[in-house]
Order: sequence, then structure tokens, then C-alpha cells
Amino acid sequence: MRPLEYKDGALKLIDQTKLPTQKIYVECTTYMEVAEAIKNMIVRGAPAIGVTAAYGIAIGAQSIKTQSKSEFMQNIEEICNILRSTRPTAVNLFWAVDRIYKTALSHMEKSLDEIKQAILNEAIMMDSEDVEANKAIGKNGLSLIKDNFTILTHCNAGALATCDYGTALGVIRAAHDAGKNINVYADETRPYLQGARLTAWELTQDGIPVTLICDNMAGHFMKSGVIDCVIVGADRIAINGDTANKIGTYSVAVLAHENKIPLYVAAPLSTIDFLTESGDSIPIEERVSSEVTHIMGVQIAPSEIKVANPSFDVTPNKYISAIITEKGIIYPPFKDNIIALAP
Ligand SMILES: CSC[C@@H](O)[C@@H](O)C(=O)COP(=O)(O)O
Repeated sequence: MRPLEYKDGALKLIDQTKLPTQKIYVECTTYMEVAEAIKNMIVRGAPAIGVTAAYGIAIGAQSIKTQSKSEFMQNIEEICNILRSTRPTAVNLFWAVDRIYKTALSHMEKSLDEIKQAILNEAIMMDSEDVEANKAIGKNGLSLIKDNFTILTHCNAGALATCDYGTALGVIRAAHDAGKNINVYADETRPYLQGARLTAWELTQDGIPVTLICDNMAGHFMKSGVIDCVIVGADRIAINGDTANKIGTYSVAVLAHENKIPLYVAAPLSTIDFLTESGDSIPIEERVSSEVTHIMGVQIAPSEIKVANPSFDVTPNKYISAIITEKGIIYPPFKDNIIALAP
């Protein structure tokens, strides 16, 4: 299940704001439309945002008319900055934009048409690398999932949040495909309900047993012995292992620790921010208040109410049992083991 597909100058995205009641596609033929799609969460999830931005630059590059290479690069820089400004927390976005920008720079001796093609080729490569990485994450995580496990997950770190297969849901998919009898508990994930709308839908589509719960039920099911482990995705992992992920992940992690349940973060290396020492310096996106005051367009709070809506929180490394990557499982001490993987 791919949330994005590039073909002939257009990027087709599943509109994730409409799932699960409607499966419709949005087609972006300009980089501004791509930027809007990221900002408005038509496409979301750290790896998917990164690759979408890469295609956005490729689409933008095609429309640049100048024959001057320095003007071309100025335009590329502007496009990169617009895409960078769409969402602040997922580091995959910045990683992808930087990688595309460097690709353009490294082809400067070629013709403009060739540079444009090199940018598109790089975006296509990042797309397929992400799918490969997720499959490797799934395979690497298999040893942590025993038969008859019930796994709690938060938000959507599935195929929809990546180019296919998923990270946290990649491990779950791999365990299911390997014939393990597993059950998933999906937190609904207020305010934007990625768990209820996307994870529940995605797993149901694949025939993986899933039970939807409200966020405030997670502790109850952990304490009652129902949950064997927690697997979540990540938007940015600092060098010391502190992990930013969807708001509510921190609460889940503290509850898991209290109940002696392992919590695993599943993420590709593109989610590790090798320039950030700890979670304290990870920027946290504040989103619109209507995500809290409304559910699917229906008002549930007084009109004038003051609202706070941080979209992510940071889970300190002490609550994380391991980080599952495409290069293998990283165990504590995270700092040494993460630095060893630096590109
Ligand atoms: C593989 S996706 C990991 C994270 O990006 C995911 O858990 C998450 O927090 C997504 O947030 P979103 O605001 O929906 O983009």
C-alpha cells in the first residue's frame, strides 16, 4: 500500500485526511502543491514526508526555465526552503531536502536537463531505498516478537507513513508474514486520530488482528497483562537515543516502563539526527487548535476555549529498550551505538 506514486511529472498522494471513510487521491503537479500537501497532512509520517519533499523538488526543478546554472540553483534553494518550512519535527524532511540539494550541486558540470534528471533519479532512489529499509527493519525486529504477542502501537508508523510497508507496522507485518500469531492494540491517537483512522484501517486491510483503544486505556491494558511489548515509530532520534514521536508516546513509554513492558522504536537511519545531542533540542511542532476543538469537523469544545496542541513529545532514552533500524537493533548505551552508525 503506497501512499505516494510519481509518474510523468505528477505526484499522486492518498489523501490521508479522508481515510478511512474515503480513499481518494490528490495529484500534485507543482512544488507548491506538494508543500501544501505536506503542511495539510494529506501526506504525513516522517519517511513519507521526506520522500514527498524530494519529489516536490524534482517537480519544481522541471518547471525552472532559466538557462543560467547559478539562477537555477537559486531557484532550487528557494524551493528547498519552502519545503523545509512545511513541518519542523520530522528530520527525514530536512535529510531528504539536503540530499537532493547536494545531488544538484554534485552534477553542476552537466547540462541543466541532466541536472533535472539527476534530481528526479535521486528522489526515485530514495523512494525505493525507504521501502527496502522498512523491509529490513521488519526482518531485524522479528527476533523481538514472540508467538502470541499482543503489541501496542501509537499513531501510524505504517505503510501510509512511509513509501510502503512501514516501520513499527513493518515489524508487525514481518511477524505476521512469518506466521507468528500476533494481536495489535492501536491507540486512537488524539488529536488527529492517526491510530483510529490510519493504523486501524491499514492493519484491517492486511488482515492483521487489531483492537482499537482510546489513548487513556493503554495503562489499563498494560497493567492487566494484555500487552507484551510496545512498538512505535519516530520523527527524530537524537544521538543519545531520546526520541520525538507523536504526542502521547512519552505517556505510553512511562506506562510501559512502570509495567516492565519493553518499548521499541522502529525507524530508518534517516530518522536519526546526528547533529542533535539530546531530545531537549528537538523542535516540537504546534498545530492548529481546531485539531483539539473539533473531531472530523464536529465542534466538541466551547468556541473561545484556549488550546495547546503540541504535535510531538520526546521520550527520554531511559524508557526505550531498543531502536530497530535497517542496519540492525541498537541497544543501550545508545550514544556510543548510534554514533557508530553515523554516515
Ligand atoms: C514511520 S512514521 C513515524 C512517525 O512519523 C509517526 O509515528 C508520527 O508521529 C507521525 O506524525 P504525523 O503528525 O502524522 O506526521
